[in-house]
Amino acid sequence: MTLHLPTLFLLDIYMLTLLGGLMLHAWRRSKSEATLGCMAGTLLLAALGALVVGLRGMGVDTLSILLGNMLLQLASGVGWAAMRVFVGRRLCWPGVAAGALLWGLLGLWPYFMSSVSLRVTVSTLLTVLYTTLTAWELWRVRRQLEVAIAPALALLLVHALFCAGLLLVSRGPAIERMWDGLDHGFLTWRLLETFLFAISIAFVILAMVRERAELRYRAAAERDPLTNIGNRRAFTGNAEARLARCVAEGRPAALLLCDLDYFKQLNDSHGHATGDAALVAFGRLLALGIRQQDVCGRIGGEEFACLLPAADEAVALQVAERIRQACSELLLEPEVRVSVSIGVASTEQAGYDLSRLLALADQALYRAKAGGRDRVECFAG
Ligand SMILES: Nc1nc2c(ncn2[C@@H]2O[C@H](COP(=O)(O)OP(=O)(O)OP(=O)(O)O)[C@@H](O)[C@H]2O)c(=O)[nH]1
Repeated sequence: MTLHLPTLFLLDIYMLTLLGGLMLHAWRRSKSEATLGCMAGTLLLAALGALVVGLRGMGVDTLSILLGNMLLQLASGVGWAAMRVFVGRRLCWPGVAAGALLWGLLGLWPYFMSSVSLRVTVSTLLTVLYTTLTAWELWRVRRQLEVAIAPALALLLVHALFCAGLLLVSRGPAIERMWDGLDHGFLTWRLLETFLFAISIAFVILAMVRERAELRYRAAAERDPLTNIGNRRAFTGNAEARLARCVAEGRPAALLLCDLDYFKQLNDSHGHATGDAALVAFGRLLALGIRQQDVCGRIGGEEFACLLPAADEAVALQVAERIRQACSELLLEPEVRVSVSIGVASTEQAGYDLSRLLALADQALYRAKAGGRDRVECFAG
């Protein structure tokens, strides 16, 4: 295939600059995402490198070969850095600059500067190395990452394989002749592939960063920042889903409504910090004391709820009593303790409607408070 090389260079430079600008803009809007900043750096460096390499034949050949390729290698290094930042690893500046520095050193060797095929081989091998390293960064944390990484991995691997394969099939005289206008095959394919790869990887990385940010915002919106357990919204959503499953499986469920006793008094006499410590300690106690399929959350100031799927009233009373006992053993400060009253309701009386379960558990809680607090009561219909 023969395409007009200057046009391809222009297309690549235009696309890399445009994508780099878009990344820069995205990074400015969400400064916490350093991956976007690195990606902007990669794309803009690659655009500049392509521009300088494209100046070849305009009387600045040595500068074009040396500086252009150093910029392209630096772009690959920064691309690797972008992925390290994404997966939470520290930047490795010597590694980022190694390709560019190697190229600068080789440029001092006259034979290297006079051999097109040697230069193309070194440049391609460095590109393959950086691309493989970038893919490896993703692969090694594939189980920890919560976003889809398959598209990025596939793109990186195809890019590495394509560059290596192209080098293998166009070795020797074909490469030596490519700048003389006799054989453009290698360069044409490289520029075309760079064009497609740059567009694809930029969008895939942008999508990964966005997906992860969205997941984090969603998780934060459903978490109580003080106790780090689910808030009312999360509790309601998860509890309704669990109740629906209990209906489908024909199993009962029970709800515990827990309210710390004399909490206003605790705040007033020991300060809000102690009150907060009591909430944190009780939240942890609850989260550690329930089974994996149970759902708990802080649904109000000092009010917590816990849905126990597949538990009848008798089991729920046992769990509630265990929680009450553990709470009474919490020592917030020397001599400062807190107790909890718990109301229990089960689907046997309330059916599978969450708001009805909460209402009946609230009545039971009222009885526990009225009965002297630090006790468990179940709804007595
Ligand atoms: N420290 C702290 N206090 C809170 C928080 N949220 C709510 N509170 C306080 O919790 C207290 C709840 O007081 P009440 O509803 O009167 O209940 P109580 O004092 O526990 O009385 P009983 O429930 O009847 O035993 C209020 O003083 C709220 O200001 C919080 O996040 N941190």
